[in-house]
Amino acid sequence: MAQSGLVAERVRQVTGRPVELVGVTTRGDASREQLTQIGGTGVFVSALREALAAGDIDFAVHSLKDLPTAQPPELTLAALPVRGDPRDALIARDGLDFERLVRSARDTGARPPRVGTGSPRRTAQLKAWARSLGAEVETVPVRGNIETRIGYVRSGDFDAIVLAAAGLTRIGRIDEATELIAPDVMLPAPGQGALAVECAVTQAHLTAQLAELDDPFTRAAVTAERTLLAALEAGCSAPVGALADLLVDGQAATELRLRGAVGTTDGTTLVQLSTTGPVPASAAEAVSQSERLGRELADEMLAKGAAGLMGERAL
Ligand SMILES: NCc1[nH]cc(CCC(=O)O)c1CC(=O)O
Repeated sequence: MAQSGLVAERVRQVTGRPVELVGVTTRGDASREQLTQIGGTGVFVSALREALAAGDIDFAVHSLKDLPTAQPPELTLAALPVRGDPRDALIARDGLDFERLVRSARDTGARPPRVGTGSPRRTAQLKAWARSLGAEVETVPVRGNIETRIGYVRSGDFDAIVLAAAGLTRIGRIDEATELIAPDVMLPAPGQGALAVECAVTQAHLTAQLAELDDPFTRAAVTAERTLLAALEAGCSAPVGALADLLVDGQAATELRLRGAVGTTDGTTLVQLSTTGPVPASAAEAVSQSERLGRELADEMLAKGAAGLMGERAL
């Protein structure tokens, strides 16, 4: 509702049209089961698409990272607005960052810290990170909205939780993050921090109006990330991280970089690779260039054994 409200405000500004928020509860919201258990993709998406198909709503606002990579032909992502912070955030007890959290447990001989996350991607990278520090971490599945999750740290049930920084920012609680995790140690989910505004392809006028909210660079970056995900044939709950960004020399962008990671959820193996391509010269070129970059990196990752690592995901 918070992120839809932000998009609604922008649509009002751009179109001058009034926008009414319609709440839709998805299976991902209603179920307390682990997302890896519910299975399939689109648990936060299907109910919204059904509301579009039924004509109950004119457009839908999704978190892009929840959208399956295959796009239904009757719907279009009319706008991908300027992306928020793509990083993951740690909220740990006593204001600690991850390094202090795992090292202090190790040095005092205490049990490894308990970190709440049900995401295979976060689990794989957190465990690999702890190992690289010569320490250990225990991950514990967690569900519930952001307030519920933060509550588990306040109550002492968990030593920390990991959440998307963008989600915390949208509900005004980013100040509670004790560390914004560097993508070098944890690549976000493909598309993390970006929103997608979706409507029916038949609504040409609305599509054109919503397109005013589109940010071409965001579209280029998330296209590279989602092409990588699709080419690895991984689902939204796979242990795959990806982030596209611009490499900058002084003021000028020199290259578009795409990083990808896939690992095992025990943290013993992590393949992180990176590739670069030219900075897209135009919005028209950007999407096909990004698709090429995503496929290229997927081929390199598969050559390094990525498929075998994802096969481990018998969750
Ligand atoms: N999996 C649920 C989900 N989908 C999008 C976000 C965060 C907001 C975003 O990435 O835009 C979250 C929660 C989280 O990962 O902390």
